[in-house]
Amino acid sequence: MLIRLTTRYLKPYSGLLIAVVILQTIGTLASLWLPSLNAEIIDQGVSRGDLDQIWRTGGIMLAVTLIQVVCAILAVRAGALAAMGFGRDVRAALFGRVLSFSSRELNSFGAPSLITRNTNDVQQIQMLVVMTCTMVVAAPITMVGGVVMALREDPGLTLLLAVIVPILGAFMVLLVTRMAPLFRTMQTRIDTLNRVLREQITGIRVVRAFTREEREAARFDVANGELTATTTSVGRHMALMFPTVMFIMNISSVAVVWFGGQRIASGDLMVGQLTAFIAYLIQILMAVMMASFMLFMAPRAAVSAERISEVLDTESSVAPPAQGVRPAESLGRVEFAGLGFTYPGAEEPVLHDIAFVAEPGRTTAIIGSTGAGKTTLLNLVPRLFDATAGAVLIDGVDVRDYDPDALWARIGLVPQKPFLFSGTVASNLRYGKPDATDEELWEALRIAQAEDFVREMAGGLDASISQGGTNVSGGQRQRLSIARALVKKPQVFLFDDSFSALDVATDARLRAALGPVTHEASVIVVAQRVATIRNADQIIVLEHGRIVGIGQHTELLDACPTYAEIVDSQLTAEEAA
Ligand SMILES: Nc1ncnc2c1ncn2[C@@H]1O[C@H](COP(=O)(O)OP(=O)(O)OP(=O)(O)O)[C@@H](O)[C@H]1O
Repeated sequence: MLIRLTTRYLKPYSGLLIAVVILQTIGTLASLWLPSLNAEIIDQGVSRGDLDQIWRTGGIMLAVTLIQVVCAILAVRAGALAAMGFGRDVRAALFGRVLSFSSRELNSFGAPSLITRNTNDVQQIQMLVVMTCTMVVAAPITMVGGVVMALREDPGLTLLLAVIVPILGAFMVLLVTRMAPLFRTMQTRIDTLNRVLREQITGIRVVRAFTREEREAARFDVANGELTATTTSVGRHMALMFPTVMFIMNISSVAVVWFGGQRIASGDLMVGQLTAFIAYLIQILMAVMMASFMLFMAPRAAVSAERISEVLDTESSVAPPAQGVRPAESLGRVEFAGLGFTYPGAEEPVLHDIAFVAEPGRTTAIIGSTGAGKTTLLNLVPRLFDATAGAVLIDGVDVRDYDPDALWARIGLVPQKPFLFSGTVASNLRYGKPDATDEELWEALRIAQAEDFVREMAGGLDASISQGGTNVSGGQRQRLSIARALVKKPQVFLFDDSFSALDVATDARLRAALGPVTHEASVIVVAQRVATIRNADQIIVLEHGRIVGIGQHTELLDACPTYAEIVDSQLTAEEAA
């Protein structure tokens, strides 16, 4: 997964990666040369008092260092550019994929997990790419080159490396294998923490109203504690890593000085050569450590890559057709043809054999007890889900055959839970028609009975709206959301219980104002209140996902006991009031 993902998304940056390889090679070769030059200064310059040689070799060392520094800076820059670009592209791909998801996929991943995947998981791989760019060339060249240079200085001492490197390598591999499963747990626990936190922040008012702060704090503590435990465990392994590596390095240096000292005494080795040998030893061990460090980052990035690929490889269950239909003419006639729907994983269908037509210029109301399937029915029109039996047709074309943009352009949906984006009143109203004029916006607000309160808001159309529209009341949010659908001027209006937060008088005024603007569109209204729908041209009565009555108010009163019962219960309530 990791390799597939990185090769695919790093392809556009291959030029930068080649530059990294070249620069790293030059830089690493330069740093491998330095200890040897240093040895020459000590053995030939210092010991013989040859000042010229010291200046000459010192000058070469300075130039080599400069080359090494410049190469390192450029390599890190190129690597960072490639890694950041990679991160941006993966995030964009993930976001694009999530946008195409239907409610089914969104529910199955869950918003918090999708957010973690798009941020933290991408970052893990990005870090690995940065590390790889820094180390992938340098580590092997240093290891091989270091051994060659060390052999040049003293083949006998080089045998020590055959003992030290495997010890360090084995230790690092052991550590990495123990840490890999911890990383998997860590990503899931970050997901859980995000989920709990998000739920608590969104539901803070309910938490307060039910004085459940302590219980929620305890729930957060559990999630927080679990993440802390895993992270601490990772930290403990890391804490073990550095001192152990330093210990191995220092012991090795002592061994080299011990054996090297004896060889100097016997005249087989010079002081400068020993210094160079120690420098090579440290370079090699550092390379082994860095390579293992990469090994240790790789499992975490692999877990993240799996999580990202899972999203990227998930096909939306409402995939657009290969050749989407874009009919030139549009009337907005909506036909439900023998429609059935079962939620994923559910045993029973929530809609059975729904058949009726919503004609343009007419209002079709859907009423029924809660859980009867009204929202589900509306959601099948804009393909938030796809029907599992039968079809929804707009102007005779199955919604599944439409080009998605053409389909959505025809539909103005006002959801049951109206959602506004952070921005201004105007930016929210222009959501479906970016080029709408201010006059169009005011007209929509007038019809939606929102003109008065928007005029009173500081800034009017430019008044700010906070995320989710939490700085306006529930009823105001509903009206703004209705105005947003009106600005779009669609052929099919879907109002999902959109008048529920309005008082009876506002509800009546809004419906009266809607009449003239929706006379050419089909209007499908889901409502709980009989008063909202009693004048509809056609009322559909739903019960347990089945149509139990179709007709106008007076017809249904006689013909449909369920409808009569609903009317009866509401009238009694109103009369009682
Ligand atoms: N995402 C979902 N997954 C599984 N079942 C669901 C899902 N959404 C709704 N349901 C079930 O489908 C049935 C119909 O729900 P729906 O929201 O369509 O009812 P409704 O008539 O709009 O209710 P209300 O008037 O309360 O809004 C309910 O029994 C509900 O439990």
